[in-house]
Amino acid sequence: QAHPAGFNFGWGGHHGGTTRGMSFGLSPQFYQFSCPQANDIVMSVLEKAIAKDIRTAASLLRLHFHDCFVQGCDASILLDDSAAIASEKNGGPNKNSVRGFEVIDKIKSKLEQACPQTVSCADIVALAARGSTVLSGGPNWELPLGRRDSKTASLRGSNKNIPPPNATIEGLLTFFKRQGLDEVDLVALSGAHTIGVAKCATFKQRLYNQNGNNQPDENLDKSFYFDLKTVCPKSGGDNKISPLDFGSPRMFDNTYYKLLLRGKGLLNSDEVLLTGSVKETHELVKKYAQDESLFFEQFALSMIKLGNLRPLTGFNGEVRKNCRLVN
Ligand code: HEM
Ligand SMILES: [Ca+2]
Ligand SMILES: [Ca+2]
Repeated sequence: QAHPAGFNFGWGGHHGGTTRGMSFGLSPQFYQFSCPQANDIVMSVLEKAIAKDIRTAASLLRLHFHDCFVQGCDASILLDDSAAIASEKNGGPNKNSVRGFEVIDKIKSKLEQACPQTVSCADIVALAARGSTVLSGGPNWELPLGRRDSKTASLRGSNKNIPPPNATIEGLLTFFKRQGLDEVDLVALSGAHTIGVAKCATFKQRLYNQNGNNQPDENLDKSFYFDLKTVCPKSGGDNKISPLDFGSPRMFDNTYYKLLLRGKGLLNSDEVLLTGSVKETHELVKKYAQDESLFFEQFALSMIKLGNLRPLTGFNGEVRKNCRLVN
């Protein structure tokens, strides 16, 4: 289908505007007429998938982040390897780590039955991230829609643009600012670590050799440190997992920030929000630890910003029939 599915675009093509000059924005009503049941279908698949495996909620939330930080929110992360595509799934931050592709496939196939070639894979990923947040007890928000799917992927981008778990606060801010996100977005979006897990390999350095001196990170709470060593030995065990928020690993709440204040954040990238050299992020951690509704409000705002990163709209990109393949 040649035309974008939405209705409320200043559809200004007849007034001599170029595609580039036209105002194809995202809009929460994008599928209002073309597929009004889109979100209901997403939610019903999510409910079943999350009931079967609670971690699915966390994995889908992370999938949206890893999509949007590489070429924007265009479902580039969903493309499999092929002659023309070097899949982002093989990027360092994604390989054996990013999950949830089968759930996206399931949603896509139901949507193709209900509204053929209408709902993009990029919008499905965004809807799944919001739905996962809501079903975990987190905030809801009006989600702008109308993203289209890329015909390309960037393996290089997936290796270059996604911050590593041992990043310093300056490093994290550099990665976020490159995407147009700021300190407030960094601290609020890191709150996604209120659900889900991380592998031993991603926090091992903190336990055994934080500064190249064979010593643990001195900011780690001692009893938490001893607990982590039992899951994550100095040698081996790289794939063993530990919750990012052991206080309430399945619940989207502000416990993540409360644990940070007690030296019980799992990743270095979590810890440095409170103890790094940027004062502003310390204050934000304290605020969100104290006031869950303030965290929820800011998380929703920052998720909208994340979801608006360089979308393909209008006649750019396509609506894939199969999220793993270009049409
Ligand atoms: C600030 C920089 C960030 C870093 C360095 C980071 C790093 C990581 C790492 C290393 C893991 C564990 C992966 C594994 O062991 O396989 C993880 C998991 C996770 N991340 Fe982040 N992350 C960041 C920001 C975010 C953002 C912005 C979101 C979403 C808005 C997010 C959502 C998640 C979730 C939900 C999980 C758990 C996934 C699961 O259980 O499958 N992270 N993150
Ligand atoms: Ca992308
Ligand atoms: Ca939690």
